[in-house]
Amino acid sequence: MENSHVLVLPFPAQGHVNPLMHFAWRIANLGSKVTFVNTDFNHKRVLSAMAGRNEPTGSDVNLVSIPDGMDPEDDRTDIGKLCEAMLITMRKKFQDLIEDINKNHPFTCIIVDGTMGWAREVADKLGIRVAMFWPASAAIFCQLANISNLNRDGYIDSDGFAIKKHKIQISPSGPIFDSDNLAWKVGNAYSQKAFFKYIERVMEDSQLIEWQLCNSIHELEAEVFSLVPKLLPIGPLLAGYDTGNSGAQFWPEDSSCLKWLDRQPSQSVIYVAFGSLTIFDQSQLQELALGLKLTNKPFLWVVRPGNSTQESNPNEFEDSHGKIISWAPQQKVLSHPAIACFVSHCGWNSAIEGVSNGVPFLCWPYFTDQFVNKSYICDVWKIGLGLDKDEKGIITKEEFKQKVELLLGDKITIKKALELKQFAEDNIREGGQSSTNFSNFIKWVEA
Ligand SMILES: O=c1ccn([C@@H]2O[C@H](COP(=O)(O)OP(=O)(O)O[C@H]3O[C@H](CO)[C@@H](O)[C@H](O)[C@H]3O)[C@@H](O)[C@H]2O)c(=O)[nH]1
Repeated sequence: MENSHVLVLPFPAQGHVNPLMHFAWRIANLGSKVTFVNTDFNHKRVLSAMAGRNEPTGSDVNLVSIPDGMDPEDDRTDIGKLCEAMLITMRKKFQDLIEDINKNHPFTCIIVDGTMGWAREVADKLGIRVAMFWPASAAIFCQLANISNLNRDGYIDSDGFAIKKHKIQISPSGPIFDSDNLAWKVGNAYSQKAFFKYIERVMEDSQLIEWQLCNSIHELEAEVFSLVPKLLPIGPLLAGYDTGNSGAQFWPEDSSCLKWLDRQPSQSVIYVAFGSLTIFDQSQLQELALGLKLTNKPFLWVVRPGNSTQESNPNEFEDSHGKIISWAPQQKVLSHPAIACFVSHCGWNSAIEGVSNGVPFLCWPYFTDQFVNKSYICDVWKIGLGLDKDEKGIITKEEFKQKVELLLGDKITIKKALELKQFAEDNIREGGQSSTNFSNFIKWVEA
């Protein structure tokens, strides 16, 4: 790999930058040079969160950035607007960047996030080979690859809005899609339509790419993989695997929670974290705080800056049993023996990380693919329970307490979670399916 130079382009969101960074490190550790392209906005966050972290480097991942097309003060959680801006601006900036670096260090290949499929055209134009990485489930890849069929069969209109409410199951025992909660359902109607149009556009490109890799595990989605045979799992891609490096966080990790976990009894702590984009009503956060108190168990809760519709002081939720932090070293937390369960929004990375550590889930999906991931966790893998809203749309403290007790008393679910952990370990071991797919990909990079 010494003479290779790989460029990696993630979608500008934490749940995409993290797995692509783990992928980048795995390639770099084999001796290749890697250039990792963030947006200017995220580049600054990553560098500032990295400052002060004392982690092994030793490999060559060069961090660079280009503008995303939004103004500095624009709201980047408005995914529809972000996508529109990227399509207008990023292609040209991306091409300029490649041409500039290519002069001195020619690229062997480009790995593009599947949701940045437009980059394929740039790579083709410059005569550079391209591979696609999908950071979510194979099931969601399948859903997005079938947008035209969903439209033809009358589930959605040409702007992606649901026409009829229907449960769709793409394989006999696969996860359930609700036509009213498809992966492009974000924000207001404008944003949703913009995101849908963007997804339609990038999926056309992504599907044309020959190498299609994803952060999944064959056994978790075997039926769905048979529907999209070109898509190959190389997961779980984890921080610390090979590298000991925790990736590219947007917020500084608060590692003090690891010492706190050391002081808690084995399998006693409820870990609560909702990824990088979930936003709650203040009243729902307060209800969750009451629910945690009611369980009478220790808890570690990530209340991210911007986690709530109102500015609040997370310390108001603190309780003598619990610890509140603004960003966790999540993978280290999930592998800690004190963790009993994971209250999660069911982002795909959180799902894969929970599975890889044998942790059972309480599911609280917020948007996009998270409803399908919840269906995997609860209906297909059977390693978790869903939290149900009441008639006012609230998950009450009583519901929370009851589900925690049900989950932690359910030996079958806990055993099943440990079985899936074994699949994850077997896959990344030499000779495992994910490991073999990764090695074959590396041979292609080297060819
Ligand atoms: O305190 C925290 C919370 C999260 N994380 C990490 O942040 C990532 C979060 O990713 P994910 O769980 O997938 O959630 P989102 O940030 O919400 O990810 C977006 O991207 C995912 C991949 O496409 C989708 O599945 C999600 O629905 C979408 O919201 C994971 O690697 C976590 O380990 C931390 O390190 N510390």
